[in-house]
Amino acid sequence: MKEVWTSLASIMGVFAFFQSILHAVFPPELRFAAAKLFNRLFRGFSTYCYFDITEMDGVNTNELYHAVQLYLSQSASMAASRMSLSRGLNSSAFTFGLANNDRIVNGFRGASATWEHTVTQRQSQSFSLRPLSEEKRSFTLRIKKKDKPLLIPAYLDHIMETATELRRRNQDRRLYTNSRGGSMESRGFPWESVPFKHPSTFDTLAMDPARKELIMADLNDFAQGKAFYENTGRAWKRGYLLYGPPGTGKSSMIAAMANHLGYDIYDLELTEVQTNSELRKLLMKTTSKSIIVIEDIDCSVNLINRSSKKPAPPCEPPPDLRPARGTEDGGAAARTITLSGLLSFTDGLWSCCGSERIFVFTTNHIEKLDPALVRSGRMDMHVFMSYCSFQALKILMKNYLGWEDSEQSDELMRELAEVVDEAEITPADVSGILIKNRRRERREAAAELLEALKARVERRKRSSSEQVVEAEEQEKRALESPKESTDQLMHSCNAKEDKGAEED
Ligand SMILES: Nc1ncnc2c1ncn2[C@@H]1O[C@H](COP(=O)(O)OP(=O)(O)OP(=O)(O)O)[C@@H](O)[C@H]1O
Ligand SMILES: [Mg+2]
Repeated sequence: MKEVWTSLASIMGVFAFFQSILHAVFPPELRFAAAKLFNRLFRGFSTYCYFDITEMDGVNTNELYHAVQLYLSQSASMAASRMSLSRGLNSSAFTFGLANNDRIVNGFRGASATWEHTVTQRQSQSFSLRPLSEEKRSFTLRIKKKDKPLLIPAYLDHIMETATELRRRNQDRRLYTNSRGGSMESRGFPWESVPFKHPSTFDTLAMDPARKELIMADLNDFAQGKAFYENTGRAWKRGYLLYGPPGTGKSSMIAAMANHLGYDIYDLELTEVQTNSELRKLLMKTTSKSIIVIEDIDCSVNLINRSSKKPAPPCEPPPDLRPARGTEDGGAAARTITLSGLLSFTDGLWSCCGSERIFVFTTNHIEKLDPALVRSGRMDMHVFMSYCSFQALKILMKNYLGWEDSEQSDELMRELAEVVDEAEITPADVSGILIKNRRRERREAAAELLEALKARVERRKRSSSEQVVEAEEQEKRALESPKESTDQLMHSCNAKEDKGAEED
C-alpha cells in the first residue's frame, strides 16, 4: 500500500513540475489551448455530455435559464438541503431555488439528469449601454451520451412548459369585466380587471359528492386534454350550463372551477355589448386558460329562437333593444347584438382564437333558453344546481359549524335528513341560518337549523293544502252551477293566456 502512495505522490510531483514549467515557459494562449485539448481528450472518453445554460445570451436574457430555475424549484424544495428563496412581483407564492454551486439530480422518461448551478464573478466590464450584473450565473446539465436523443429537446420542452405553468400558477389570478362594453381603453384592451380572490372551492361547495367528483374529473380531463383535442380536430374549449333556483351555488361553482384549475375569469356583461363585432373583439382579447362567464343568460340577450316567426310582444321591446348607453335613445337603435352572434362567439371559428377556454352560462330558467344555445357540443355539460340535499347539508354543517363525520350518526342528524328534502331550502338559506347561529354551541346551532327546516316544511304543507282546498271549492262550485263555472273557467283560461303572452 505504501508503494502505491509513494508512486502516486511521485506522479503528482511530476505533474506539478510540468505545470510549473508550462506556466513559466509558455504564454497564456498556449496554456489555454493545451487545457482545451486536454478537456476535449477527457470528454472524448467520458460517457457524459454537458450543456451550459447561461443567464445571459449575449446581451439578452436567456429564457431557458429562468425556466430551468423555476422548474428545479419543485425538486429543490424536496431534495436540496440548502436553497435560495424568492417571491416575485404580483405573486403570492414563494419560489425555491438551487443554491449557488449546488447540485441536484432530476429524472425524465427513465433517464437521469444532473443539474449544477454555478455562480462566478464577472471580470471587470468594458463600457456597455446595458450594464450586466457582477455575477455570471449558469446551469450545467450533465446527461449520459446515450440518453441525448431521448432528452434533447423533449426534456427541455418539458422544462419550458412546466415553468410556464408554474409561473402562471404563482401569479395572482384576475377577474375581468367589460364594464365599458366593447370599447377599448387607451392601450386597446376592452377588459378591466381586479385580483381574483374568491374563497369558494370544491371542498366548500355544498352539493352531492358524486356529482361534484364528476364535474372535477371533467375539468381535469379538459385541462389535461391538449393531445385529445388536437387528435380529434376539436377546438380546445368546453361549455358548462349551470341552472337552478337563485342561491343554489351557481356563481360559487364558477369560482370553485377557477380556483381548481387556476384559471382567470372573464365575466362578460352581455347587456353592455352593442354589436356582434364588439363581442368578437372581447373574445379575441381573452387569454387562454380562462373561464368566460355569462351570468343569467336568459336576461342578457333576446333568446327567441332564430327560426321562430313569433313576433315580440308589443308592450315591451325585446331585451336586446332595451335602452343602453350611448345615443339619445339610449343606444337602442345601435344595439344589434344577436343570438347568432352569441352562438358564433361560443362555437364559431372565432371561438378557437386562443385555446383552453371554458364557457360557463348560468340561468334560473333553463326552459326559457333557445335549444340552439343549449344543444350538446355548445354546452357540453348541463349542471342542475338543486335545493339543499342531505349530503350538501352535511358539507355546510362541516364548513360552518365544524360538525365532524363521526357526529353524523347523531339523532339530530337523522331528523335533519328526514326534513331537508321536503323543506326545499337553498344552500344560500342554510348558510344564512348557520351564519346567524355561528357563535352558539354547535348542537344548539344545528337544533336551530332543524327548527327552521321543520317550520319551512309546515309552511309548505299549509300553502299546498290551501291550494288543494281552493281547487276543491272551485270544482264544487262548478258542479253546483255549471253555467257560472264555465264562465269562470273561461275567465281563468283567458287570464292564463294573457299571462303566457307577457312571459313570452
Ligand atoms: N352549493 C353551495 N355551496 C356552498 N355555499 C353556497 C351554495 N349555494 C349557495 N351558497 C352560499 O350562498 C351564497 C349565494 O350563492 P350563489 O351566488 O353561488 O348562488 P347562485 O346560484 O349564483 O344565485 P343566483 O341565481 O341568484 O345568481 C354564496 O355566497 C354562498 O355563501
Ligand atoms: Mg349567481
